[in-house]
Amino acid sequence: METLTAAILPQTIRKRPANSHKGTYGRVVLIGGNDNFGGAIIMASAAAIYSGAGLVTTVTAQSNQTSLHDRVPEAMFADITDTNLMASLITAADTVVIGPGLGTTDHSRTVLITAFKNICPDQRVVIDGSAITLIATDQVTLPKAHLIFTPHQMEWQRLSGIAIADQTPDRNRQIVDRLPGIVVLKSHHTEIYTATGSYRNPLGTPAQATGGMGDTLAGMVGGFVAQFADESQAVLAAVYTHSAIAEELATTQYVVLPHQIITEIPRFMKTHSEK
Ligand SMILES: NC(=O)C1=CN([C@@H]2O[C@H](COP(=O)(O)OP(=O)(O)OC[C@H]3O[C@@H](n4cnc5c(N)ncnc54)[C@H](OP(=O)(O)O)[C@@H]3O)[C@@H](O)[C@H]2O)[C@@H](O)CC1
Ligand SMILES: Nc1ncnc2c1ncn2[C@@H]1O[C@H](COP(=O)(O)OP(=O)(O)O)[C@@H](O)[C@H]1O
Ligand SMILES: [Mg+2]
Repeated sequence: METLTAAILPQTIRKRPANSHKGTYGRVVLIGGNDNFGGAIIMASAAAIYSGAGLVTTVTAQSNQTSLHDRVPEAMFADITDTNLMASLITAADTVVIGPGLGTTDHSRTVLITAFKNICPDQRVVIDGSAITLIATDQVTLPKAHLIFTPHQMEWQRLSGIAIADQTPDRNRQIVDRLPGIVVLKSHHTEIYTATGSYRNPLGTPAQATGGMGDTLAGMVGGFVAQFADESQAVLAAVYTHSAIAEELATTQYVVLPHQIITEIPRFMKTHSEK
């Protein structure tokens, strides 16, 4: 297993060409956030926007619209019960992030199945939180696309069948090789399994152990893969950036909140981008 270093950042975070516009930096659609878990999809959406995604639309419960726009007016809103609108937004997207705060009700499952039916093979799809749990428990058919799964250890146990205590790199790799996508296995030492390599994130701090931290990472991964050509590198750089910012903040803070990481992303990316 290879240990990630800061070298991944300038290799991935490219200089923005002068002759570019918002469309150059990706259309991201984020789907999730029921009446109880609105914060999850709001944090994911903010993370995608602050990571530099060009155009972001959030498909969530109507009850979250005002809070979403209060936190991130840059995001467009679509009502998660309007399945025709969701389908057309997915068709127009480059990248889809699905699962933060989606929940596991019958309606959540219907949204997931409808979303997957509208995914195209060239799209990048980040699958997080409730979406992973639904796939594991309800045998949902995965779309043919560039898939990136971001489970925590319990979600990985549900998806892979490997008990948390038995989640060794060799056993994880056996299951990843049967899954059609990259796996970001989150823990206090997050591991990333791509088609060709296995990587360990050396960064991270217990100051990060707070609700919404993974939702924020899912949005960052969405923002990075929407902009940067090499998908595996983009995932690695997003994971590294998330923890590196947290470590910086944790030098003076007992706990690091997801929204504080989000606020720091543009400055961190500027500091560590291609020179
Ligand atoms: N503000 C919001 O809107 C928020 C909304 N959220 C949304 O809620 C939805 C459900 O997601 P979820 O992660 O909260 O619940 P679930 O999938 O049942 O996992 C928890 C179980 O797994 C266990 N566990 C073991 N190892 C673990 C590990 N390394 N990391 C984490 N857990 C670990 C853990 O063990 P325990 O804590 O009991 O020791 C517990 O038994 C999802 O859509 C998410 O996006 C949240 O993001 C919060 C903020
Ligand atoms: N002790 C820790 N050390 C380092 N990173 C941690 C620690 N605890 C949690 N994290 C990070 O926080 C995030 C938690 O993700 P997740 O459990 O999905 O959160 P949520 O669903 O509440 O947003 C992951 O990126 C994980 O690596
Ligand atoms: Mg999570």
